[in-house]
Amino acid sequence: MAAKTSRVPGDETAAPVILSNEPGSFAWGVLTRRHSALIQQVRDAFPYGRRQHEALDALLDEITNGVIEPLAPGEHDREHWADLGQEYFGRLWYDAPFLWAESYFYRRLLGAVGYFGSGPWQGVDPFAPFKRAELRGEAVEEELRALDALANVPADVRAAALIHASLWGNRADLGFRVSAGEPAGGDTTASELVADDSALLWQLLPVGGSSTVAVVADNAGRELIPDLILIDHLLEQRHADQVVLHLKPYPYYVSDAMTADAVDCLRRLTESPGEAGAIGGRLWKAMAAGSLEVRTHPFFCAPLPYGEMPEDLRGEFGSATLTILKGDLNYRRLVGDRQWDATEAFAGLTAYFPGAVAALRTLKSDVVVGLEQEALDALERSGAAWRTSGTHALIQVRR
Ligand SMILES: O=P(O)(O)OC[C@@]1(O)O[C@H](CO)[C@@H](O)[C@@H]1O
Repeated sequence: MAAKTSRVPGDETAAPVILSNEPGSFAWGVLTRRHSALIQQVRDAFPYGRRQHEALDALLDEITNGVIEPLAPGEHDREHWADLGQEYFGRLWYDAPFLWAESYFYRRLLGAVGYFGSGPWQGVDPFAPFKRAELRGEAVEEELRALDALANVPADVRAAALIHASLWGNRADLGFRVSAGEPAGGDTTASELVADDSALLWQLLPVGGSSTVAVVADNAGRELIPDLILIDHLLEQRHADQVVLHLKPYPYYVSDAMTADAVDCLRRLTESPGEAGAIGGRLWKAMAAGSLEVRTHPFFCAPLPYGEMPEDLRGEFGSATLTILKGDLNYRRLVGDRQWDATEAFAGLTAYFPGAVAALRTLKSDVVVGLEQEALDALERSGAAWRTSGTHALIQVRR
């Protein structure tokens, strides 16, 4: 295992940044297949006008045959994106860092459908129909019903069940379902934890410890519902006095949660019978009382590692007892979207983070660190696509 030295992602000794230009690689598949499929899905989900169809055609053509174009003059964040990656304009999409290319793709998709414009499609979330369908689906219904069985179990058993629900909820990521042949979440059999620091997580949040917990959300719907249920448990069992839920300021990576999605999830809970309804009611009150707060920050949609977070967020996470980062993308940004050796120490790579941090993530991209050599060898021997198929997950904590 690599030495436990502190390494800020981005330093010159860091592993190479992941690009998407290796045919057959996971990143290449996202850019070649997932993004074009997504353009089609969004196009089919709305009665867009000619202008949007033409803009979507142009975007599809650009990502397939063209080079990366800057935002048009007059776009509110043209300068911002030029600062973030002027050097990639004019290059093939595949040759930009994977993290940057994906992020910029979502920004361009929103632009194409008029999300940021001043017209009638301003603020219309192109992913809302998919999120809505998921929230109303049978899977969520079943998961909410199953909560009744947890109502009277001992707190530690409930805690373990709820943290796993929040963790595996990350597998149900709508972006992940865009490409055919990828698991849809909840239906794989080889599910396994490749690292489990959950004992340390609970140690950091002793009952009655007046803790503040920051939860950086990932996907809406089937992921955010169990996240909210876990948050209720933290507050109800006094593992935390206050929880701040950080959400995306605009649509991102298909199903990422914004304030509107959190409201939809809370409403879904409050309208449910039994334990789910009780949890929803408590969370609704917690919002009014301030023990649960929601916040957004533009950094959550930036193509940057957390090592480059702005001062205000640094202060925010630094004052929390624990920051819980949900999901694959947050993990890539936490440790750096690089070709790390999987045995590189998690503690070393996250030493820059301003306070204790926990990653709860199913594995849906190549990046993984903090594994024991023996476990890694066994995974590699299995021949399965364990890094990218969402069949495996991890809970990693750095105090
Ligand atoms: O952050 P999330 O929702 O867990 O995952 C985001 C994700 O689906 O998007 C990328 C591909 O587009 C992958 O890195 C990752 O699997």
